[in-house]
Amino acid sequence: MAASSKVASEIMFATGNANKLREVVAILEAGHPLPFAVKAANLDLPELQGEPTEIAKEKCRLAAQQVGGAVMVEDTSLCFNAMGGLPGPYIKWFLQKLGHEGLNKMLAGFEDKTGYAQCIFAYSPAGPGAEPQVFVGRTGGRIVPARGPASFGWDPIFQPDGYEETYAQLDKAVKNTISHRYRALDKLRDYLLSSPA
Ligand SMILES: O=P(O)(O)OP(=O)(O)OP(=O)(O)OC[C@H]1O[C@@H](n2cnc3c(O)ncnc32)[C@H](O)[C@@H]1O
Ligand SMILES: [Mg+2]
Repeated sequence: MAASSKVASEIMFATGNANKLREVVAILEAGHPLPFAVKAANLDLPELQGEPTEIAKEKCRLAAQQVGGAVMVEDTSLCFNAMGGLPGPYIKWFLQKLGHEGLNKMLAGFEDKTGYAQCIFAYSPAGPGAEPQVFVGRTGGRIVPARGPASFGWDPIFQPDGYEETYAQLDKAVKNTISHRYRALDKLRDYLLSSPA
């Protein structure tokens, strides 16, 4: 069957984060071949406030205005269960101001160190007025004192359920098969491959 009309031949992935881009490319390359090419647009998108799905949608609308054509963005949260899901979408600022140690200290007064990493992709097809579609991926785990290389955000303090290593200590190929990003991207891929015209 021919590719559906919702599937663009080229999708711009708008992000200012080179690590995200690297993982997205690796995840897509490890999966089935896709009928479209993902190209990077290095944009400095605003850090919005609100519910994570609304943030992703609005981020996508803003990116679409700048890029034109089919566009996807993602917004990542790190959520502490003891704190009702905070810092959530505000993790970027918390990480920047407090560092790994400070994030651990935030949970010092709580027994519960569990949390989850959440990635929300938003995709907007080419053409005016299209409502962005969102795809949520979550990986549960716990917040731990930093272990492993500090090369990507909060990876050293997030230990996914079922593993003794933090995201930072895990082989990249392993992270990319269990991560919040992998799970969200998998849903977006299914949508792009299967949605009717
Ligand atoms: O341009 P965008 O795509 O928004 O890139 P960003 O770096 O601003 O990213 P977010 O707004 O989604 O903020 C998420 C924060 O979490 C970090 N982060 C995102 N994904 C991560 C991952 O898989 N592991 C560790 N840290 C991650 C990222 O570096 C930010 O500090
Ligand atoms: Mg951002």
